[in-house]
Amino acid sequence: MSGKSLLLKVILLGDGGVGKSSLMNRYVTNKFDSQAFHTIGVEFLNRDLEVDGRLVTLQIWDTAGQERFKSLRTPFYRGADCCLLTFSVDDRQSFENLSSWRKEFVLYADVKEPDVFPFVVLGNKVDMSEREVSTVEAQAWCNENGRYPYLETSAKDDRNVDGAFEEVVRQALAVEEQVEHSVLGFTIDLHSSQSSVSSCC
Ligand SMILES: Nc1nc2c(ncn2[C@@H]2O[C@H](COP(=O)(O)OP(=O)(O)OP(=O)(O)O)[C@@H](O)[C@H]2O)c(=O)[nH]1
Ligand SMILES: [Mg+2]
Repeated sequence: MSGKSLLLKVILLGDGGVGKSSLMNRYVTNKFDSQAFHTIGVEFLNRDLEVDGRLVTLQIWDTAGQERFKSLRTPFYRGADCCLLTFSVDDRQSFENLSSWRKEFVLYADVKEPDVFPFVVLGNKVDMSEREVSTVEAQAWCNENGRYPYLETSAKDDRNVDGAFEEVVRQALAVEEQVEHSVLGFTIDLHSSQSSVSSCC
């Protein structure tokens, strides 16, 4: 395992009621509340984990999905390393709204290169028997819109919740490593700059 812990900020977005708070609470505290209240504004929780030998502190920002809280959530998008676009498989409208969630994130997080930003899509509530969105359809949307990883979860049954957040870390780390490589690849020729300095005094 390599040394220092890396802080990664992840934002959970999606319609009110899709289960964002339930996913965060399941992941961090391993609890589920069947009568959860709507979130007002934002809340965040941290969890340390190790992925592929790297120590990471995942800072999960859970936002209010209801439209009336838009101005309370958008100031917190900046600086995110990954964005989780969440819908509920028993709510077709929440799936159809994924594009507008992505648009809102790109705008308020001021993402310079949306095509390479790591989004991960979650279809939550797979424990529900009445589905309105199939796995195939959700997968197709992800492929067509940026080849985003797609995971199906249940905060209620604790299905794939750890896997979803581990995927978030992998995606964010992949971008982080690309940045590290491009910084290392940018070498400065000290010798030539020194040789061009003329002695003056
Ligand atoms: N069956 C089932 N119910 C779930 C699941 N996840 C959340 N719920 C329920 O769905 C309701 C809404 O969950 P929340 O986690 O509050 O949803 P949210 O996305 O945070 O909603 P906002 O805070 O309004 O944006 C609650 O009654 C939860 O108990 C799940 O995986 N399966
Ligand atoms: Mg909530």
